[in-house]
Amino acid sequence: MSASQASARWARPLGGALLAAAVALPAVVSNYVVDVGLTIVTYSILGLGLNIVVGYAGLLDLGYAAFFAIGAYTTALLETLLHFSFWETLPFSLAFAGVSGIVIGYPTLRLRSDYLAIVTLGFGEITRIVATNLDITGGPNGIFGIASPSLFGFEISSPLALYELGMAFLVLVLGFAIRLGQSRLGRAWTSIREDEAAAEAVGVPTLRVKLLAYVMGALIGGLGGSLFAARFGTIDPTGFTYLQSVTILIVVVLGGRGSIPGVLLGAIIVAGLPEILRFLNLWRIFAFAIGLVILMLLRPQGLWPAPLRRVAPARKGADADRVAVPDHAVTDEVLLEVRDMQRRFGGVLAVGGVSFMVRSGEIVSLIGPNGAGKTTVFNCLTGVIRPTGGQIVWCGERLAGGAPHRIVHQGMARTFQGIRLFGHMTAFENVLTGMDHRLRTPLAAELLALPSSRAEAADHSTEGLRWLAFVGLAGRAGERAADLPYGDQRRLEIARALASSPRLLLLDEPAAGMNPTEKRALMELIRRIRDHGVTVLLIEHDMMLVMGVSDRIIVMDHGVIIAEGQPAAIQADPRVIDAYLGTAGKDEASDDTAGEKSLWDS
Ligand SMILES: Nc1ncnc2c1ncn2[C@@H]1O[C@H](COP(=O)(O)OP(=O)(O)OP(=O)(O)O)[C@@H](O)[C@H]1O
Repeated sequence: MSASQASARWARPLGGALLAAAVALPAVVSNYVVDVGLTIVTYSILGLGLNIVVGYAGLLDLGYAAFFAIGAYTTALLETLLHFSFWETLPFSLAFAGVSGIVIGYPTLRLRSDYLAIVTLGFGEITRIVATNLDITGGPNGIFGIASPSLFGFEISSPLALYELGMAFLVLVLGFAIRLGQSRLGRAWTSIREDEAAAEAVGVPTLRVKLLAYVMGALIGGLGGSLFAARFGTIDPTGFTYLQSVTILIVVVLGGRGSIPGVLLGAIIVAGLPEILRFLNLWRIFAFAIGLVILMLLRPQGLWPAPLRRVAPARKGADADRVAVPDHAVTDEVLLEVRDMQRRFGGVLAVGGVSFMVRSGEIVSLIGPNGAGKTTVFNCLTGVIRPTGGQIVWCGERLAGGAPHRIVHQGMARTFQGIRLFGHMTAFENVLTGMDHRLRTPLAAELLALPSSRAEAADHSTEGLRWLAFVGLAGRAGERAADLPYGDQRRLEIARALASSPRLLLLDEPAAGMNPTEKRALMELIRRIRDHGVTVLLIEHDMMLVMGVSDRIIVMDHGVIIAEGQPAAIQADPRVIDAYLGTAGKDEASDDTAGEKSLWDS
């Protein structure tokens, strides 16, 4: 059993026991310890919020304290100026923090890691500077006289009462964060963290999903801010500096990104260790910093790393036969029509006016020497890049382009030339990620574990296992994708693409790196995929496979189509032999027949 599996097994009982002990803590300790406990609780809440952004979705946010500030100032202003009660301010804190998350996140989440880190750092600093300079926020002096919350006439102002309020908030946030992590959204976040382009290619709307991570994190940050304002009764901008954002980030990274028990442990250390080190007086913070460095050197993955996402078993008693893998009726319609497609990269004309059709139920191969432009055609078809000219007609309608996930939702899925699996997710979860956009129950129903959502999830699981069985991987559902042998990884990538229920599957060099036995199995799989109603467009260099499975072959060279026809005709076409063997200019009589033979046998 791996360390991460062991940690997953122990997380629940240990977490429950620790939580119960934490709730009971004030009964046995002094007010001072309770006060430190409340600081730990606040950092736990903030750490859980930032963990959604940094841990789950893998986005580096250096300005998280801004949401903490927005929550705190909203509560403080509404209480002191408009005499709202603490509870009445909470929806506003959440709303303002959430809206700020959308406003900042929407333009910035298109940026990649280091740029995003700089922009979020700027946002954090701007928020603090605005709070320092506005009159309404009290400038550098901040806001005083924030009333304590009260509940059923009882004032929550003693350390004990505030601590229990904080614990109640923490339990809520914990439940929310755990459910989010286990949901389809959690799976989508993990897929983005692993490989954003691959996530798009299996139907994950990456921008929206990243924005949701940012907004969920912002909501929790806002809640933490309100609690902070209620606790101290006074706030000022020094509580929301860049250092605060970094401290919350340390909670997450030290504990283990994406790990809920890790975040709680991180909060205990970050907020508790400086108190334990008080006897060192002036050297306390120095010793704390050294301690952090040592801990990170010893456990770079965090003190309690996130466990591997586990396979959810199908619902007990679910009728596996009732849930079939979806198939499509084969008609004689033209599924895909490419008209004069062009794509230029600077001075390179990678695709220079390509036109072809693919009919429903066909297996069509796109072949050609290296650099002919085949993958560029795939990338244009699947929305990874935009063609610089021409039209793509899909199921009779012009494909207007758009993000790759939209094209997947319209029924065109792909695999990649270099395998792009979500390596740290199980084989089963890789397949589920390809299916998630087909779920009909709303996310809220899944978070609340409503029966409708649970029934759909059970069918979803069964279908996922069936897709794995379809490619011969049913027995490896629970294995980490990165640990699978090479041939199995290729087949898993095909299963993940099939799981999105495409009408057309684009396979980019699926036989690359396979041994002859695996290639024969792949040929059989491609035929079964077609028999299942899925049309196949294949890029492949292995001519034995191409000639064995294709109904039709399109040959490209230097960005244009040089031949098109059935395998036998292509094998005899001198233009194709010339493109591959470079026999142009030679006397026909001296054609290298041995070279031709090895070309088609390879
Ligand atoms: N992003 C890019 N930027 C610049 N040039 C590119 C880019 N992508 C492809 N090209 C160029 O376009 C041409 C076609 O490349 P493409 O990858 O489509 O060929 P291919 O037929 O798929 O080759 P292979 O069989 O080796 O994969 C090549 O000259 C390549 O260098």
